[in-house]
Amino acid sequence: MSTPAAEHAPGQAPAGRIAARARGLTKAYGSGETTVLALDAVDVDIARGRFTAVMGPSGSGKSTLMHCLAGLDTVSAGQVWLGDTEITGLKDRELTRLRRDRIGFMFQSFNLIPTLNAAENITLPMDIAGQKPDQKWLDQVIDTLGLRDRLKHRPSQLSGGQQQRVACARALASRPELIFADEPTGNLDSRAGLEVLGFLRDAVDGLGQSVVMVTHDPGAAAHSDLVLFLADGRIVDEMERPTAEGVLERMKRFDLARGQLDGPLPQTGGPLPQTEDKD
Ligand SMILES: Nc1ncnc2c1ncn2[C@@H]1O[C@H](COP(=O)(O)OP(=O)(O)OP(=O)(O)O)[C@@H](O)[C@H]1O
Repeated sequence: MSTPAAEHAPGQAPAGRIAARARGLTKAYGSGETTVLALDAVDVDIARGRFTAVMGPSGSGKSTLMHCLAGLDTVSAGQVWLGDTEITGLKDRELTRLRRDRIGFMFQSFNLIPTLNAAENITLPMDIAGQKPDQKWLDQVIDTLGLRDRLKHRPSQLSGGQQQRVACARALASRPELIFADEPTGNLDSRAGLEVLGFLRDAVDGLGQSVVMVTHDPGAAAHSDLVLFLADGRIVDEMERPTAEGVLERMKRFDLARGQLDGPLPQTGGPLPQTEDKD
């Protein structure tokens, strides 16, 4: 069913099933004439136990949204919650602890320490925090990701896909409430990329994790449960149970809609849907 955008927070999930939530989330960079509005009053719910993808053109605010939801960046206005904890307004030290305890990160560049082996890299954030890993959980993560026979290898002795799997295991090791992945397949060939997407899917389906993934790739987004589309700092659409073709088609229509500023509406395609996918 279609709901007016103003009444509808994309990805809206029932109370108690929220991994992260933003209301009126606004982020401006710079000041005066050079101000860039990276996020423009975004309302969004990230559901627990789901795989959410965030897509949109370059500069649309995807990374900024992820960083603000993860408490890695301050907001200019609005509120952000992780679970039921409001993180906007938290002091740096509280925020650091909350991030450490409740969030896992995966970045395009893996960020593995070259002098540590895979096992040491996986537990590094917990070692730094003085936390003892839950060995049973860690074993499950290592086996799910197929890393058992690679634990003694250093990053340089691993393929790109294996390195990203180590980064994935590191993000999962502390059993975080929410994993943020920024272009996790960006540096991988398509086979290794598919593997990582499979593992993120397994983390949601098999381990009950919640994942938010920023991606440019419709094929990668098709592994998610829900795609949020960003444009000019706003969530302009969403798609449940996406397919690569469906996502590609939707993105083409955004490009057409943006092109309308320079010319008349194309005859085909119709108006942009405002909310949920009706497939
Ligand atoms: N530290 C910063 N200082 C100034 N402007 C910034 C900063 N970070 C981001 N921006 C601007 O905010 C807007 C959103 O950037 P963001 O990186 O979130 O977009 P994105 O959708 O992730 O882009 P890409 O797909 O290219 O990574 C862009 O116009 C960008 O130039």
